[in-house]
Amino acid sequence: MAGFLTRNEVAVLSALATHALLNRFTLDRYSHLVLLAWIAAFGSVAAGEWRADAGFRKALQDTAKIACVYFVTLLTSVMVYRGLFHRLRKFPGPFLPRLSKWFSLSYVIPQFQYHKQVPLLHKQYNSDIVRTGPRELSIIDPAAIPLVHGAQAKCVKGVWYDMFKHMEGSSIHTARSKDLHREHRRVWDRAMNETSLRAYEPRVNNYVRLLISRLEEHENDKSIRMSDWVAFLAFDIMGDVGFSRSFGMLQKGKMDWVIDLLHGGMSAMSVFTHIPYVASLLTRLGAGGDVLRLMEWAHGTLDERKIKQEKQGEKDIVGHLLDCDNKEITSRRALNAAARLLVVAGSDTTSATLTFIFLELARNPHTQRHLRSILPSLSAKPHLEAQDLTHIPYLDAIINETMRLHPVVPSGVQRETPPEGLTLPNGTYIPGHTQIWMPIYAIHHDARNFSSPETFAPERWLVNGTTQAGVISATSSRENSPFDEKTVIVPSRSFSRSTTPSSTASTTPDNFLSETPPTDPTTTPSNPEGTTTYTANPRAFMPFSTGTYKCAGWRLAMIEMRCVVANIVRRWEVRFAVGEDGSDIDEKTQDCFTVNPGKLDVRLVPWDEDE
Ligand code: HEM
Repeated sequence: MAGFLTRNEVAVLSALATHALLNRFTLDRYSHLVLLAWIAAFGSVAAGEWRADAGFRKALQDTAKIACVYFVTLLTSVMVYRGLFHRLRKFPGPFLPRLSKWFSLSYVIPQFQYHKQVPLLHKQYNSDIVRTGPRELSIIDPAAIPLVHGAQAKCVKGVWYDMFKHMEGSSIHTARSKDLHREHRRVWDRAMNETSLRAYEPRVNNYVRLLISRLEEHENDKSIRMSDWVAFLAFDIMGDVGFSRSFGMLQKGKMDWVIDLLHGGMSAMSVFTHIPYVASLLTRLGAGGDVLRLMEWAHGTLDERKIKQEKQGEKDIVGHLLDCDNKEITSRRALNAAARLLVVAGSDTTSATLTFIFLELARNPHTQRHLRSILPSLSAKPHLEAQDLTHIPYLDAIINETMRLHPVVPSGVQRETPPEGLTLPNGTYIPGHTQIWMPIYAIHHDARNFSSPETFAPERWLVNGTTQAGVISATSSRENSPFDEKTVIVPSRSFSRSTTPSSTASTTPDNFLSETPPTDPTTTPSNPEGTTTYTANPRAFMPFSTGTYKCAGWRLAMIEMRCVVANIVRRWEVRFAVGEDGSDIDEKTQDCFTVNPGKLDVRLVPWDEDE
């Protein structure tokens, strides 16, 4: 009996020691080692029992009892600590997720729309900071953005980025060390600077031309799956600009198998985002065959690319990476990760945003008509090229407003506070090693940042009351927006409309944290004529993220999107196909880190010459 108790005591003490260890070190990347340690420990206990006369069955029973004591103690200790004594205990939030991120899955499954749940949590707890996991906070106060994301911020990328590191090494996207990221970024900045972009532009122009001619062939179709066509375009461009290899999808009118493979695993990301150590463990145990097939594909593509002679003066993105002399960046694994990043980060994001743009245009015919009226006529220039479209504020306003309503990384990106913690401008102290998400969708849909946040109102991005005077643009080279603190946005009167919103796209309530109208100096109240003006706080706008880790490809994305939207809207009015009203996208867009927007079917109706 005394021996049995002793074993129990040892089990209890070991459990407490394990908890202390798990608390002290971030072991997400090493979940397989924790599992192995358990197997080895309990295997040894069973072997010891067996050798000490018990017989096989008894040895198993005794080991199971000890394991029970160990795991019950460990779980109890973890739960009590997380629930009552954790360094984040003072922050409000739902009870169960503070015990384990597994409980967050109830907000994810079955709809995979976590981004729409987060604003509701902030509203429910009436707080800009909500604890959404044991060591995780969601923060929607834009004043915190510079401290969490800004160029001088001390936060680093969070544990989320380690999920697949054992398989692929570090790309610019998954490099958590600031030094390594800086090295990656130097190369990417070269690959995406003005000179490089000018070299890519003819390729973009050619693919947009091809898209238009393929759509002309379908002009009389009653239904065109626009979400597919813009995906074909985005992937073809990225194949060419990335590694001088088109996927040929616009020609074939069909998704390449690689893209199908890529999309196949997307829903899983909605889940693993919350429990990254499980993804790490499962892929080490041999799951994730799709990732391995993708890696094989990337190896093949890169080998082809290396053999191919670069055409003079026409460098692609991988060419820039190959030219770099840092072995960590040019290693086979790192290049492989970069090749897959190019396809995911460069294509899926752009194609999803284009899908959302055409959704909003179909909902807002007056926006299309106005855009068409300010673009050069078809007879003046049959095809508008990238350089024709750099100064059309209303076009950028449409793109911005779409990215505001439908950010393609809707739950934001994870950052970890420095060991000494972080004090927010409002004085709130966030302890060290806290995982922070600043949810982009929630911030973009907060009435304190954007008046009538559910309304599609491109005019909120226009300054000085005219569409031509300039636009608040995501394309600024400034860290977060082109505006300084004192900029006052004066939306155009000519675009003011009746107070009934024309598009209410989401289930998120307007003004979800506060019923009081915004008082920020960047906002303007309703005007006396009974029409509403729409306002924006540009500091809260971050569809491309911001700061050190801001999207490296945002300029390229803007070039692509401007070209596609302008050339389509000049030719056709985009209308919903019969049976389509956009609700499929509202209801089924999945938050899989990047979004999976589902399908959009439209009709392309040539404009009446007189219109
Ligand atoms: C509408 C289109 C796009 C949107 C909304 C978008 C958005 C984003 C966001 C939010 C991030 C931050 C991710 C994170 O920190 O985890 C990011 C990073 C990145 N994006 Fe984009 N992106 C777009 C297009 C592109 C394109 C065309 C490329 C070209 C290859 C690209 C390449 C990258 C890269 C390399 C990073 C990692 C940057 C770093 O960590 O320093 N993106 N993007």
